[in-house]
Amino acid sequence: MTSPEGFSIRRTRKEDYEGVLSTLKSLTTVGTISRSHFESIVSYWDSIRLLNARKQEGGELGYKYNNFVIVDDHNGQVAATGNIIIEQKLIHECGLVGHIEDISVSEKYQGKKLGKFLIDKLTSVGFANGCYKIILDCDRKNVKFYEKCGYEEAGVEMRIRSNL
Ligand SMILES: CC(=O)SCCNC(=O)CCNC(=O)[C@H](O)C(C)(C)COP(=O)(O)OP(=O)(O)OC[C@H]1O[C@@H](n2cnc3c(N)ncnc32)[C@H](O)[C@@H]1OP(=O)(O)O
Repeated sequence: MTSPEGFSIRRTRKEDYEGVLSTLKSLTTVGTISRSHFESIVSYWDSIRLLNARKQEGGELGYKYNNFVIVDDHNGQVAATGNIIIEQKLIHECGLVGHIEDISVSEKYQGKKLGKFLIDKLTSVGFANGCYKIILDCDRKNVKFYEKCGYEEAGVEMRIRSNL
């Protein structure tokens, strides 16, 4: 998979603190997160390996948390970010399911095919790690976007929110 001209994609690093937090503002309220808290979460994401991760799976494979950034090579800015979390199940012969979460393209970079590139990348990471399916929740307004990324509507989202 080749990156769009002038952009690169990689796992999120501690140095992406400002870029990731400002990019996520296109998605929702982020709140106040200190640099050290962000860095400890990145370390946590990097520390949790899949149960059956093989030693030879270096690089991008073998992680439960797969938060990626797309970076603008011209100025080093984070243009997009998103995660695929890989769940170890018992059903389907101890299968793996990928959950795509927190997809966000910075406003100034929207409409340049970066969102699709990010979803294609996260999807390929999920399948390369052995997921038998990949799922996500989204607003109705984003259904067409995900259909263009090869996803189809399935099931109904239910939720309950904490009162705290
Ligand atoms: C699981 C989750 O996290 S859901 C949350 C998704 N995130 C958000 O809603 C945050 C705010 N929005 C964004 O970050 C972005 O606009 C995204 C992620 C929805 C789309 O990313 P972009 O980079 O702008 O889209 P991209 O340029 O890759 O579009 C790919 C195709 O989808 C289409 N598309 C993109 N968004 C939409 C939309 N909302 N409705 C219909 N079509 C769309 C584009 O027109 C393009 O079509 P084409 O290939 O025929 O030209």
